[in-house]
Amino acid sequence: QRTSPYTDPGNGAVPLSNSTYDYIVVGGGASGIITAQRLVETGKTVLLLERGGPSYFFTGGDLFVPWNDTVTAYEVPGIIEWLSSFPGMDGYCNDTAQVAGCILGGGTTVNGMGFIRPPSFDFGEMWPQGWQWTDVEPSAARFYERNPGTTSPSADGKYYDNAVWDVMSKELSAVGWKQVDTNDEPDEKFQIYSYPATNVANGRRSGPISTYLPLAMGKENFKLQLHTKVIQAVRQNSTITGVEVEGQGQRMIINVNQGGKVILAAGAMSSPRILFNSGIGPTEQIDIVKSGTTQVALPPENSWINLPIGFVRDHVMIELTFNTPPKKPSISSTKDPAYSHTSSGTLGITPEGNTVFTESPYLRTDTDKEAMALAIDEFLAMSRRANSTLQYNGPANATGASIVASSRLNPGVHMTGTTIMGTDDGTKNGTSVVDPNCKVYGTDNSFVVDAGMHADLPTGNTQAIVMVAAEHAVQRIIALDDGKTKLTGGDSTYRGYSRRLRI
Ligand SMILES: Cc1cc2nc3c(=O)[nH]c(=O)nc-3n(C[C@H](O)[C@H](O)[C@H](O)COP(=O)(O)OP(=O)(O)OC[C@H]3O[C@@H](n4cnc5c(N)ncnc54)[C@H](O)[C@@H]3O)c2cc1C
Repeated sequence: QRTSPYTDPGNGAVPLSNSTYDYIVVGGGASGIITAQRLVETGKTVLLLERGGPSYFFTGGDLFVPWNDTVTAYEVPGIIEWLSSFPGMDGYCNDTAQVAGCILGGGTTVNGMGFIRPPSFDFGEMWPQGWQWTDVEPSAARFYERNPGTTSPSADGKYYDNAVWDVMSKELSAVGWKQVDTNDEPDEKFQIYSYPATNVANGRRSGPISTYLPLAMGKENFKLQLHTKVIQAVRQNSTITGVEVEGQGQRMIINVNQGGKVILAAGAMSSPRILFNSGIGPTEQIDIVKSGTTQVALPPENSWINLPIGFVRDHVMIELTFNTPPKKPSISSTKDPAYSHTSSGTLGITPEGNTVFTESPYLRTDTDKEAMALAIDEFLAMSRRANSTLQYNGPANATGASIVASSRLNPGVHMTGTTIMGTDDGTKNGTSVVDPNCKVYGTDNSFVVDAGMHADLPTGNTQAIVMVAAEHAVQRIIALDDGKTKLTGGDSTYRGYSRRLRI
């Protein structure tokens, strides 16, 4: 046993693991699995720590469907509508500001499987140099080669339960919208419709568990440790020496080798907690940890790193229901027309260690409200045409603006930006938490590779862009170590205007 540099006050010494690693990746979700697998390819030793348990059958998951004991509920695409209430379900986090997956695969194990390839312009001016589409495109190609997604998910190529498509494709086409395949033409975004692209392969939920993890499993330089929650990065000033973990009620410290790196991939709702617990973030949040009940032993106050962690964006959805008389059932169409480009909120931590929205990110600005209202107006106009088969299930005189004003705002569950990337160093009064190599400002060797580091909210759902970005990020991190590829980023030409102005 050895004591941590700042031993838990109440608990005495925290035992030290005998094993050390070149890379410790925290979180076996969308980004973490891809990051870990690519690092394994370098031959260095990699530990992937996941707080949740196994999920898909081949990983040891046993949440079986009633009719088959080699298939889990997570893997059956048709179960998605009631997955959250599936008996025995424990795949969701219980301590995050917004719903997230806390199980091997993270969000990709519990999400709606919508797979929207990012258009080239999603890597636009908000992203720094090194992250423009021309830079990212090869990484995207590598990812799609393994994990393409599909607009034709059934094994026999047929479409089933197609009522919504049958009605809506006619309606949309009648008002001039164009049918495309969003998987083939991701840049087509204006007045288009597509068979829904999903992350399904061979009739089952796909994702990095099946497209990346098997390539690392069994390799001598790779270890996956489940049921292990990382509490904090242990550090001496700016150098991270390892991580403190909790598993089966016990805490332990696992160190990185000399020159090793800790990569946080715990998701936009959880990586901030690990950083707050490591004495990194706004002082106000670290103070909450200090006086809280989680028994986290913070580093000495004079080595706290003040960073603007907690900016957060998400899409917002307003549900519009249309009937299709004389036939029922009605069509319930959830609309996410607003890019939510200008709305943002803030994320913090409670004394009990839960992440919370200290300011809601949803539809905060007049610009976003107007964008949402305009999009709803377009749908209302479509349904009010003489030949339309749609009937809006609400007041006859409803307008986009009146619906926006009176509707419940549903989260997109596409949270990004809590550890946002940029060139304006947050320790020097800038707004960014990680640099273009995903390194946390003020530290030598801690990184964030997950939805939190995204410099912008994408135009579509997040999982595809999150995995494309993870592919890109890990190459940049590898380049820092092998010295072969010179991938620099972040020069002064980046037009990184202050995000603070947009809150
Ligand atoms: C219910 C739901 C529905 C969604 N639907 C869609 C959809 O249809 N289409 C789409 O594109 N996107 C969807 N998303 C969003 C998408 O899944 C996420 O954007 C994506 O998974 C984020 O990836 P990530 O790598 O940032 O984090 P995650 O995938 O969340 O992975 C984080 C991982 O870290 C682990 N972890 C957290 N804290 C710790 C810790 N302290 N120690 C160790 N491990 C830790 C978690 O258990 C998890 O496995 C949905 C998300 C949810 C939750």
